[in-house]
Amino acid sequence: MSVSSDPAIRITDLCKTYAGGKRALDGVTFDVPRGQIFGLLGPNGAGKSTLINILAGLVVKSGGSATIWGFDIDQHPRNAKRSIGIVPQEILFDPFFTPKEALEIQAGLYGVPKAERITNALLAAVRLTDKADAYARTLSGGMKRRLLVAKAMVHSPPILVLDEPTAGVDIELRQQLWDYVRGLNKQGVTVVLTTHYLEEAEQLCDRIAIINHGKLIANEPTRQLIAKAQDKAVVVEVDRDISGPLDAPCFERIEMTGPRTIEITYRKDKVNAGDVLAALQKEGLGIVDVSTRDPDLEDVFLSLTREAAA
Ligand SMILES: Nc1ncnc2c1ncn2[C@@H]1O[C@H](COP(=O)(O)OP(=O)(O)OP(=O)(O)O)[C@@H](O)[C@H]1O
Repeated sequence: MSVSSDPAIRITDLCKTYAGGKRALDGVTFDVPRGQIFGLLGPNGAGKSTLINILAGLVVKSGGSATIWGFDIDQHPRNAKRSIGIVPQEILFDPFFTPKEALEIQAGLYGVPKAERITNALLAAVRLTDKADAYARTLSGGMKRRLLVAKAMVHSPPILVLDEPTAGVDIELRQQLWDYVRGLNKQGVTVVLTTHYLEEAEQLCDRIAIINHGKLIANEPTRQLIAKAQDKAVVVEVDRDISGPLDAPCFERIEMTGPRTIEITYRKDKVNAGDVLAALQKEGLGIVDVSTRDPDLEDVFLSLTREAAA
């Protein structure tokens, strides 16, 4: 049985090898604490969708275990499934159903009694009330996404999982979607999302796990993860056009952002901005302007995935 001290999701030594030998998950272990917005990040092909599809019961794992709201997905698949709502990456719809019908059918599939259905409230929450009776094929891409979120919530699950929910969605809609998701989270719904938008994860997530090549390489509160980043960048404007390549041992990465501007990344645990500027002056360049940039999640992500690949 589910007890309140159980994590929302517990994943233990989860493995998946697809037919053909591709090892998509290689012993992944982590908990999603209750009540959080949890980000699952990773480069393309890292194994995120595989993991979510195992939780959804769409992919059969090769090893390990997973519990959802305290229910083991093998031993209590029905209870596990009822505890989670999943918004898939792909938009899949029967074009001849209206949003209202789609939600009613979905509620029926979950065995939600008619009197307990929340179809109208869901339509209002995702701002589709005026489209309640329109055919799904007449909805815009953004409206379809919102309908998918509503479909995932018909059985009022305590956990909502969104797999790349904002890929190809414009900024305004993303903002609306996140407002809704934040609102659900305030009401106590645990949210798990996968995203490529690191900035989004940074703003939304309490905690972030990163997987790369099927392995977990980070799992920490967002702030702690960002604080760990050792890369820092300095943007320098110099007094002449830079013709040849520049290099110095204290440069971690260097990128020309204009004919006279350079962004140099350095390891703040090894050198400081003064060392970087001195190296430029040694090359005969005069410094006109300097600004520094603190590490963000993208830096953490890059350095962790680089380390994991090394
Ligand atoms: N049905 C399948 N058969 C064989 N290999 C698969 C199958 N599904 C996924 N893979 C492979 O498993 C690996 C992990 O894929 P997965 O879709 O889980 O990654 P992802 O992190 O979700 O990537 P993306 O962000 O691109 O969706 C990839 O190398 C992928 O090609």
